[in-house]
Amino acid sequence: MAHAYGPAPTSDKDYALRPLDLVWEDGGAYALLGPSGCGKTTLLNIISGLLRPSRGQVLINGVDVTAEPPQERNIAQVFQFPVIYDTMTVAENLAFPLRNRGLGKAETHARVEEVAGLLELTPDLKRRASGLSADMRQRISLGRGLVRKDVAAILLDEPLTVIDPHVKWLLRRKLKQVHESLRVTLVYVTHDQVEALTLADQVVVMNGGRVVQMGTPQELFERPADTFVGYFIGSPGMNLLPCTVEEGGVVVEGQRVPMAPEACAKARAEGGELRLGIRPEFLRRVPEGTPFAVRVEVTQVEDLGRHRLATARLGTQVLKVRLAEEERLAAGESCWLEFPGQWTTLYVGGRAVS
Ligand SMILES: Nc1ncnc2c1ncn2[C@@H]1O[C@H](COP(=O)(O)OP(=O)(O)OP(=O)(O)O)[C@@H](O)[C@H]1O
Repeated sequence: MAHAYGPAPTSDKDYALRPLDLVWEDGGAYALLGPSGCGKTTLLNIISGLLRPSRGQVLINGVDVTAEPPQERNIAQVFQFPVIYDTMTVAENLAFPLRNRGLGKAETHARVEEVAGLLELTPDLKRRASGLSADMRQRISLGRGLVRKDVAAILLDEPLTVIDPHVKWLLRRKLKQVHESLRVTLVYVTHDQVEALTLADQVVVMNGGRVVQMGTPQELFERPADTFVGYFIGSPGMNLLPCTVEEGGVVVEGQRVPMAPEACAKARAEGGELRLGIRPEFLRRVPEGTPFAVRVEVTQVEDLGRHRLATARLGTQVLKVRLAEEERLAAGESCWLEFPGQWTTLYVGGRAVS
């Protein structure tokens, strides 16, 4: 499937969404994560049916729904700005999708009570919706998606943007609990990595209309398949050092770092810009003289509460290194670092080869 907004796309850049082929498992919690303009909303709107892809198909439970409008797709949507009926009570708002489908009174009542309980809306069920806080309105909006037993997925487009920062994390936790207890499929659009990594079991990282990697938060952290994932995820992101490949390893600023021979061979065969990637968390400080250790000059040490972050210079390049709280190291000193093979990745043209 792919999508171009213009009528006659000729090159890659004409596509808001480059060709992709993804499988979304029933009951999963997915986040679409990426910077502004990368195509997240376009992809979400294609899943919901608000937008028809210019190429390819959308299947839900094996049925081709490409031509079906949103109301025929058994999906619920939660937008950045909650759509709530102010003249109705909270309970009436929650019951609305069920009334629409002609569900009986007793069953409607039971579902509304259940969902209100999950979202901590029970004490407010009889209140009119006008004048409620943004986070309550968003909980109602989410509740309207959850009351229906037949929804195949709930699609959420940056639902926490208008929520106060101090209640954001509460709502995020609530959403996670709801997902764990109901196991309804969630597809959640965000540009915030913390939101994506805490909510989703699978994160779809997008950049420039492309899905660069889909994986668990752990996979994205430990095995970024692309340099974009390396620096976009993590705080700070991965160190990505220009390097060359020589017999038996990689060379950064004249210093040799061991690398699997297959990765080196692949890098040579593919050709392209080479980078050595390692996260600040995985660089290990070792005693002078340790084989393959690299000497760096520390230029800054920041105290970040539970740990410290050193900025160090390796020749002309700059590295970030996470230090344990008790590790003594100050600006102006030098130290020796090891690149553990397990956490060191070679990238060619932005893609991992090791
Ligand atoms: N209706 C449209 N017509 C033409 N181009 C569009 C339209 N909607 C989006 N685009 C373009 O498609 C690309 C992807 O946009 P999209 O809204 O999907 O990105 P996004 O990742 O959701 O960004 P944001 O977080 O800013 O909403 C952008 O380059 C955007 O300018």
